Amino acid sequence: MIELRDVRKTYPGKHGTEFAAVDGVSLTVAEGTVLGVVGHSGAGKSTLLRLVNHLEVPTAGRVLVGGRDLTALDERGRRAVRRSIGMVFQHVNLFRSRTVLGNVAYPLRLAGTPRAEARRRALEVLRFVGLEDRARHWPEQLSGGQRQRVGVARALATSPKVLLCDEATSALDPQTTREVLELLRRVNTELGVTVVLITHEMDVVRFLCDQVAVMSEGRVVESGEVYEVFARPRHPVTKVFVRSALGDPPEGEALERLRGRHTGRLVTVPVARDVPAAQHLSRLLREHRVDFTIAHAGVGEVRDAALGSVTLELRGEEGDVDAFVAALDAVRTVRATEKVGADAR
Ligand SMILES: Nc1ncnc2c1ncn2[C@@H]1O[C@H](COP(=O)(O)OP(=O)(O)OP(=O)(O)O)[C@@H](O)[C@H]1O
Repeated sequence: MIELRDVRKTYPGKHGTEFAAVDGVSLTVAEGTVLGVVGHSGAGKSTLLRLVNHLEVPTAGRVLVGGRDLTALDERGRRAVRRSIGMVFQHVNLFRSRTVLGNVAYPLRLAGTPRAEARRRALEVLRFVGLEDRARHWPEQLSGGQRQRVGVARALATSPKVLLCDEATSALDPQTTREVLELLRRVNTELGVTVVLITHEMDVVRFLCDQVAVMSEGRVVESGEVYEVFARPRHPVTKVFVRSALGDPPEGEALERLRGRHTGRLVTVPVARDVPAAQHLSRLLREHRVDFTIAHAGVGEVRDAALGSVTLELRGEEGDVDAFVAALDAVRTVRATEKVGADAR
């Protein structure tokens, strides 16, 4: 649905130099998927998003949406492609002088849709976002979350195939964020719209996205399926973001603190969909007559599977505990084995 080929966007920098806000990005977003773009402030995320609908003209490279090359089209052709792309912003900017219905119908009127048809469609999308009963209200009568949902309705009015979201939930409280994320999920699953969203919250990515691309200094430094990237982050920037969502298994000082509180042997067991240790845990504990208390747990849901680790304090006869640890070790992957070596004593 979206393809960026070696896209670059430069701005004039200091002393006649050029500054690349987006520096050679190639990216493919398959139809019907949700891509999250994460990165620190200034990494180039917004510029990248604006390149997709040609609000920014690339300095070099190609941008294709639905197979059509925006960089090669004339203005008329580009307008047609842009109509298939909706956009949602952090701050919704509704017209204060128009009702909710008028705001949602506006892009349709702009595209030449007759008034009655525009109204009908506007009501339809308002129903989809759960705000049909607010059609006659003024924007200032709405809560922040409702305004954002009107923003989504407005973006959907022209039946886009792609929805671009620039920090759509950053200004919202956790409960409202959740509602908007659930709405975006429905936009994707029920309407089949391809979604690209920018965020610096990994919680948004793990809830909503299929794919994630991590940006740093204008480049995509890591990308892939969300669970994979969370389970095995490679780039330092990715590691920082993943840690912010799932926390770290206790190491260093944190592990020492745990050891101060727990006199028994500690093992950290990874919990991941492709690591069998957690599934074997209860059987091995039973078989080796080892008991435990949970010393620490950092497990979260990524997409539909659990990911993280639990640290157990083991209790039992020393020989039994040794045999249990050896057996646990044997059912682990390489990654997990490292963890046992590092944390057990
Ligand atoms: N129109 C412009 N002219 C000059 N520099 C720009 C322009 N737009 C963006 N930049 C610069 O390009 C870099 C990337 O900006 P961009 O807004 O894409 O980053 P971002 O990752 O979205 O950051 P944030 O999370 O803070 O929004 C920044 O250093 C920014 O100052």
